[in-house]
Amino acid sequence: MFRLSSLCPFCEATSLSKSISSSWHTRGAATLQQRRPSRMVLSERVARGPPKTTENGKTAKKPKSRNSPWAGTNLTEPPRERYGTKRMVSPAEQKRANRHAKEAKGTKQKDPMKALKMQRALASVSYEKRAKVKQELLDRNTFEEFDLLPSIKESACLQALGGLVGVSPTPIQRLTIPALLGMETGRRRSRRRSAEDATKKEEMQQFLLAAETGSGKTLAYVLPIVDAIKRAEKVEAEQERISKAQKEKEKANDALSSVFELEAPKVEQSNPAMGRPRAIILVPTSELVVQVGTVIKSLAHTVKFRSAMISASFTSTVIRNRLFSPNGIDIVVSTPHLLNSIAETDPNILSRVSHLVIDEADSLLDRSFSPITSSIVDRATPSLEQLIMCSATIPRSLDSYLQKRYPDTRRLVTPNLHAIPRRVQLSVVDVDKVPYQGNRDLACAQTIWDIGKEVSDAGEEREKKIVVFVNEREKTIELAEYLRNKGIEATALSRDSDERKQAEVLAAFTGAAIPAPKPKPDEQPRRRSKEPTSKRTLPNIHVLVMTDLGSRGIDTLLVKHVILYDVPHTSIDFIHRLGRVGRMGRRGRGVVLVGKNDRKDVVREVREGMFKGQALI
Ligand SMILES: Nc1ncnc2c1ncn2[C@@H]1O[C@H](COP(=O)(O)OP(=O)(O)OP(=O)(O)O)[C@@H](O)[C@H]1O
Repeated sequence: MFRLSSLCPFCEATSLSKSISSSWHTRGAATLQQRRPSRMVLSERVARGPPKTTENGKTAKKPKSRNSPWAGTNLTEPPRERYGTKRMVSPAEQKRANRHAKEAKGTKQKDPMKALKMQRALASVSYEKRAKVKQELLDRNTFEEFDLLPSIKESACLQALGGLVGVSPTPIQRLTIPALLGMETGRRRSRRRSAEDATKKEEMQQFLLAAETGSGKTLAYVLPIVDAIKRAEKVEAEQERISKAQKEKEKANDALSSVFELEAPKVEQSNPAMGRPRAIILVPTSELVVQVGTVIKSLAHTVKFRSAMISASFTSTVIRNRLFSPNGIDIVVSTPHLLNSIAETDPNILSRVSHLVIDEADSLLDRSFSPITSSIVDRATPSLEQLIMCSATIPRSLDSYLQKRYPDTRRLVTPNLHAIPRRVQLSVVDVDKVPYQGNRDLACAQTIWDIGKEVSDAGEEREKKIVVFVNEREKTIELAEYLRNKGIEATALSRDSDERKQAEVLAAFTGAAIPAPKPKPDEQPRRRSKEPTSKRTLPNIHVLVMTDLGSRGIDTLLVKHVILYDVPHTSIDFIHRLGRVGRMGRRGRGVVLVGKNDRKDVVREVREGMFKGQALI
């Protein structure tokens, strides 16, 4: 207890240390002396203030502080009435309250896909049509039900699907294989009636195969094409046998009539299949050439046919040798630019094509690719029997292109088109919040570290692959460098990257045994990435930073996590990028980083759509 007697009540100075010089000071002290006892002691409850009493004379309880841990507990009356003041309501709370009030009144709720509709990116497919297709697919459960050659059915399961047991066709395969084989219409059977009929040119059929990402579209078109090639081969062999017999007969007759004439020297006839494939598959990138080419090659182990993959990543000698092999060629997988430039110098390359596939048609028929792709289609049209376009999305631009150029296209669309499967979860990280404060790179690095921690906590030994998508090509290298400085093993992949490096890195993410070219003898073995400069390193995580280049078609089966560093421009990009996980029934996780300038409403609608298993608009 502090004794006030030693303090001056006005200036709080001790009476010992301060000399009382002013008369006013002395007078004031004297007046106090008269009013109060000389030794004044403070009351014990001086700090608490005067006791409050209620109307009935009882002492009122002091209200609990709003910041105390017990604030709001044991209240006997609602706080608003108790304090007599109006509670502050946040704008979000006000908005919620208004919405509830509207709902209660029965007013119509806001369109749940308004922001996506504004983008007008995807063509719509009615739910009625989807339900009808679902019903149709129910009774096509095995590959046995398809009118494919037995060797092809066997090869599909043993080679193309790596010996999977009890494998059944996927929805797009159930839908497409019978259609391309002409099983429903009987067109195929009538076409096969006789060898003589084979010379007649039938009208070109056009198909659009549209199914969700990772749903087995490649095999859906490859199996019927290989089947068509084998059957055509058989018919041609029969034709050749007939014409040979006829020639022998004519020769025998000629021999009788011209016994004294000299025999003409034999001219070595070149193989008509040399440099003239029967089927061409166009894909947008060199990586996809290798991926699709590998699937086709795997079938050729049992079913004998010749295929070649050509792209800018092979030398001109390799390309020439593959295309103009004396044994001939049946299927060519290529990028449109390369094939078009070959066709300009050697138009014969497209003179025997009966099947032309435009894979990733949404890219290959967009404004930048379409002139080249269309020129190839036009050159091949005279011999073309089937034009097959294949895509995971039907953008409005593709929809109108088809309506204008190929109005008779038969659309084979699966019930889940444009829906991101529910087995893929999408979470959102706000880069403007603490601790990132707008630092997107940091948010990305932290998200990867969090995933890494989860993995190590779960005791998983295998290396985890994470794909990070950015919108700008320049950002890939910069971000990969940043991540490496944060102790994360990261590789950038863009069109500027070295072809060989791309193939190696992608092989690590797809799990495919893509044959990477051997290093030259004088070359030092290359490191996968730079040594991280940070002391802390994240083990067992490998990150691939890329642009949309990698989001199309690459079968990243080993990837379980995708980070969308930038919010994709359209729902189409959302579908393709998130489509790198959750392939063929697997689970996956996506994380999207959003900042103040991003379309949060679009992200919210995509998340809602995914949660409900709805098709994006
Ligand atoms: N019937 C099947 N059963 C099981 N797995 C299959 C079947 N058909 C294909 N697959 C596998 O599914 C994976 C994805 O196939 P594919 O690459 O053809 O998908 P996609 O639909 O073309 O994907 P994207 O739209 O991304 O290009 C491949 O690894 C393939 O081996």
